Amino acid sequence: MALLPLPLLDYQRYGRQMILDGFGLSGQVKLKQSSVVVVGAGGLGCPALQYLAAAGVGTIGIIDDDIVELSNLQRQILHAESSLGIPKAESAADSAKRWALCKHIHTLELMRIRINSSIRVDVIKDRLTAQNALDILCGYDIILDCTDNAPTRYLLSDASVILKKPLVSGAAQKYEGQLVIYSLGPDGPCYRCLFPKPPAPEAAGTCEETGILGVVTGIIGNLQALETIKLLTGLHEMKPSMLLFSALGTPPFRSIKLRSRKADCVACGNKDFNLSMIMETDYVQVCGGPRPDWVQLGLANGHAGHRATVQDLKKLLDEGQTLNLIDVRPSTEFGICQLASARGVPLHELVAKPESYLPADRNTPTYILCRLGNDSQIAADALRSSRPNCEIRDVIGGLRAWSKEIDPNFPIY
Ligand SMILES: Nc1ncnc2c1ncn2[C@@H]1O[C@H](COP(=O)(O)OP(=O)(O)OP(=O)(O)O)[C@@H](O)[C@H]1O
Ligand SMILES: [Zn+2]
Repeated sequence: MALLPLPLLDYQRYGRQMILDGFGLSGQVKLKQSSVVVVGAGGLGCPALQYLAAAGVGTIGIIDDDIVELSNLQRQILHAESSLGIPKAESAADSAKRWALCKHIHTLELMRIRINSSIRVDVIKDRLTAQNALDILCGYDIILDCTDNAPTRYLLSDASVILKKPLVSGAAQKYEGQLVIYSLGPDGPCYRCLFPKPPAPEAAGTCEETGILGVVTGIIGNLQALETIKLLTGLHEMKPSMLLFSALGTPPFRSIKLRSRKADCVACGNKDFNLSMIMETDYVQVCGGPRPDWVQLGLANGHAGHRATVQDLKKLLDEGQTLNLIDVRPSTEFGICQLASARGVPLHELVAKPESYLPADRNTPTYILCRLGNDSQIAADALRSSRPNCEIRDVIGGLRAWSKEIDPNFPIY
């Protein structure tokens, strides 16, 4: 028998996909010879990595500079309780090479089995920046954007234009997700063609702020793996489109055809767009600077004297002082946990009619709480404009600080 193009056991391992029309032995060989890089080993990266590894993509790079936290485990399924505190790139790589929890048939003992020890996984525990992006990404055939912030999205798009590599980009928030392949073929648009202007920093919420259903990232991350496998094996139609997913929509999926790249796009429409330009661009500045630090903002606006610490609030509550204590979190969050004496008034309701939430007695102080101490400053500002010269204070650090510094039994979420 002539030399086989794949190791003997790979025929058994990948047989179920190799018998598919259009995939075949050549598809498997292509996967084995391919390399992809997954930027972000979080909610999207984990499911994408798991299927890429299982399908036999020969080389997988994993880039992430963060560590695993308890709040990640709800959706970042390659990380385990045992990986809390360790770098995500390391934890994901470990799982990609040995990720299945299997029942041992004789002893019913749970054991971890290394199911794809044959692939190569590069662990990159650095943050991807304009300085290192091209060097790191150039060694891979396809880039997966599994990150969660606008600066990195622009950076990855620019890098994919320069390197002429497809960028399989996923995004997910709340109950919704989006999937696009940028720089697809010679005419496919880049991220800047679709979104020439970055969002205002305050408009771009993180999962921590807006919430995310874990399975939504699972759906989009799996689709990223699927599109990547189609590209690598030649199964892709190569027509650019945007897939929109809404878990609560009927139907849940919609696909929009995308135009070719824009002739006047600053990145893909400019043949001089090159390495030196990307190095000069500060992506954080392009996206409007770092997200505002509301604590500093409050001080800058001269409200330093109008703020309270959680210790101040605790003292007043212990003394039994009459207090107008308002919690401005959304009602769903207020329903999760709340201080006994606080009344819940969502921020948008308070800002719409601040005068309705001020106490009848002008001498009763008003204290405003929220989750992290940001929204409470907006609320306090609105109340102060409605009734100046009254005691109106926002609580610095919000309920997160209350839990940390006053009552460890108050839930953090
Ligand atoms: N420029 C970057 N370089 C490397 N990793 C990045 C970069 N930008 C984002 N990431 C990573 O992408 C991942 C995004 O995943 P996801 O949004 O699910 O995670 P998260 O940041 O842990 O979420 P949360 O907002 O709940 O804390 C994160 O692990 C983050 O560290
Ligand atoms: Zn473009």
